[in-house]
Amino acid sequence: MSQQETHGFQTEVKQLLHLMIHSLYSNKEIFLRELVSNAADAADKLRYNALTNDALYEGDGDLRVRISADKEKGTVTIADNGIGMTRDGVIEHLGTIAKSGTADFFKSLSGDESKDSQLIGQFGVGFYSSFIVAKKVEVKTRAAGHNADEGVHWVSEGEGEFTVDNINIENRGTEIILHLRDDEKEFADDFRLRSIITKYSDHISVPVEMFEAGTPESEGEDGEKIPATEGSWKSMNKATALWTRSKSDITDEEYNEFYKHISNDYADPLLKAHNRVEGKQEYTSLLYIPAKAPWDMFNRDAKQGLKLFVQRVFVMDDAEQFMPSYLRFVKGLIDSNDLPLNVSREILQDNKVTTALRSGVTKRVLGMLEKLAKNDEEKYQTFWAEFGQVLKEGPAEDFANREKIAGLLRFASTHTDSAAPTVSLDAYLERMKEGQDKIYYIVADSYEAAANSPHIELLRKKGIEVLLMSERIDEWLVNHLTEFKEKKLHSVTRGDLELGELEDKEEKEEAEKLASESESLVKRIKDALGDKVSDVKVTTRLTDTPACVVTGEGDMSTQMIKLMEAAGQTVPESKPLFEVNPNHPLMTRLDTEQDEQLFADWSNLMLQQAQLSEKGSLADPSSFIKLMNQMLMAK
Ligand SMILES: Nc1ncnc2c1ncn2[C@@H]1O[C@H](COP(=O)(O)OP(=O)(O)OP(=O)(O)O)[C@@H](O)[C@H]1O
Repeated sequence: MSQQETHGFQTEVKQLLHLMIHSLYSNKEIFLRELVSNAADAADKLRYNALTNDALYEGDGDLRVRISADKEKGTVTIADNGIGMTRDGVIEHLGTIAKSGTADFFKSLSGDESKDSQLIGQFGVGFYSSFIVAKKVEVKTRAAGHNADEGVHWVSEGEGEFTVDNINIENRGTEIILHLRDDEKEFADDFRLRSIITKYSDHISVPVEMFEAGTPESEGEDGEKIPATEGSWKSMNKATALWTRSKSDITDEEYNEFYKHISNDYADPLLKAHNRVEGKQEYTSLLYIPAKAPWDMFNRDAKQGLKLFVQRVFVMDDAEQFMPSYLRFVKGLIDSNDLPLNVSREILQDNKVTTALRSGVTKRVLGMLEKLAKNDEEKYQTFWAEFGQVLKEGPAEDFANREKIAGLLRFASTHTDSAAPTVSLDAYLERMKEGQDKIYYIVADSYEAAANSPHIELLRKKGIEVLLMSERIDEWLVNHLTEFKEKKLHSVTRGDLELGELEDKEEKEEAEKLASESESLVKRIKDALGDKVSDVKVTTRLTDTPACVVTGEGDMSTQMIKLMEAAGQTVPESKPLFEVNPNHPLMTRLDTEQDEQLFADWSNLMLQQAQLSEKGSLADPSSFIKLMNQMLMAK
């Protein structure tokens, strides 16, 4: 009895199909890569499941993918004898997109086809890429270990819905039949298919086969009979796991194709590292750094981690235990000889081998980045632009490698006076002035706010470099990265500037003199401001600005307060330290103000100005404006 049902595609699938057909036309042949990739994955999954249940092989353990075409009918068929799918599996997998954040991804598309096609490439279109060339797609599949009458027939024309029906299928596995669009019939050409498959399948670890026709009996040159040969399936690829081959035998193209197979990316990777490790732990790792950040790098539920193999058998995707979160952009695989084949995610969690492997591959990635930074600064900059923000999570997450990670960071700085983050901490150390024992930095809302901050006036004048930080993650970073190569990182908006030996004797004496001369002014301001400030001091850092606020040594920095407020947390109230610059004409004028009410108004105005400049906003902007207007109108 027919059990035909019609289902609608998930909204995102409809969007994907529409976009894909319109934007991937210049890269049509990728459908073969996707389908062969899925077929190879299905073989991997079967092999893994059969470890504990040999019966799944149903007497046929020679896993392979077969590709054939029928020119007359205009069809291409990709058939595997892998794990197959049940009816529920088919409905679940071939009608929805399981990636989290998919809806947001579609919202972020611009409508500009060329831009969107790049994004779609990163997103990975998978099975749905069939519709780039096919006007109708049929899937016939039967899951391993199920009866022949549990086969499923899925059909769709890619326009909003698909049908599923039950059919009889003798052999387990999946067959995908593409009915090519009239203008895509070239893909049913044997020669064309062969050339694409050779290109896309060399790295695949199961044989990808095409049928080679037999030859009829013929006569040789000397009249002898050459017997007829039968046609047979011939493997088009080497069909050995790429990472088990020796590096010198693997071409860049093969490495790149393999990357695309495991990453969903259509572009070549930026870097790769392939290593076999022997000794206490035996494993092979093949790691790649993509050229572009994935669309879901900041999506907390996004899948991350490496593909895990144990003794060449695929065990799981997205084994996140092998890569720290700040390196979540790394793609690749690890093949261990020491883990048990039946390893589960739970076992991986808490396992000595995992810890050793994780530490090994982490070092490998950091080493690879160090090498790139040293040898090719320009390429390193492209890496930094894509992944710098994520790497900045490193010092907080990975204490042991903190210094190594710190060496990889890049910042904007007063030395280059450009927003481009090109300055490393090592370069900063090299440029340090004699007697300087701190790395000065400022964190602000934007590069401009940092570069123009009054807090760095004096340092600028003295030619002391200040790192200008303005990414959201920066405050978090400097909270965990307090020193580099024994030099402390010091915020210029916090406590004392602590110039140490950078201040010469004369300057010190002058500062002390100024402070003592200004004692009465400072006291008057303090009285006028009352409990709005924690203290008032003569500044150690201003030259062109009348006043600024700084954060007390033990207090939370302005940027941290902002981060916490943005996250909806209540922040303990802390009062600013108000620093005044008695040399500034406004302060000189204030000093001579006899009217105490006016003096208090001026002091309040200065304080609010300083707070505005530090925080970019005020708790009560209207009363600030009112006060300012009142002062402007005063004669
Ligand atoms: N040949 C096949 N055999 C068995 N299952 C398959 C096959 N092709 C697809 N599937 C199932 O359909 C799912 C969806 O495939 P699709 O190619 O769309 O995405 P994916 O492979 O999961 O993800 P991605 O393409 O992003 O790696 C697969 O995860 C798998 O469960």
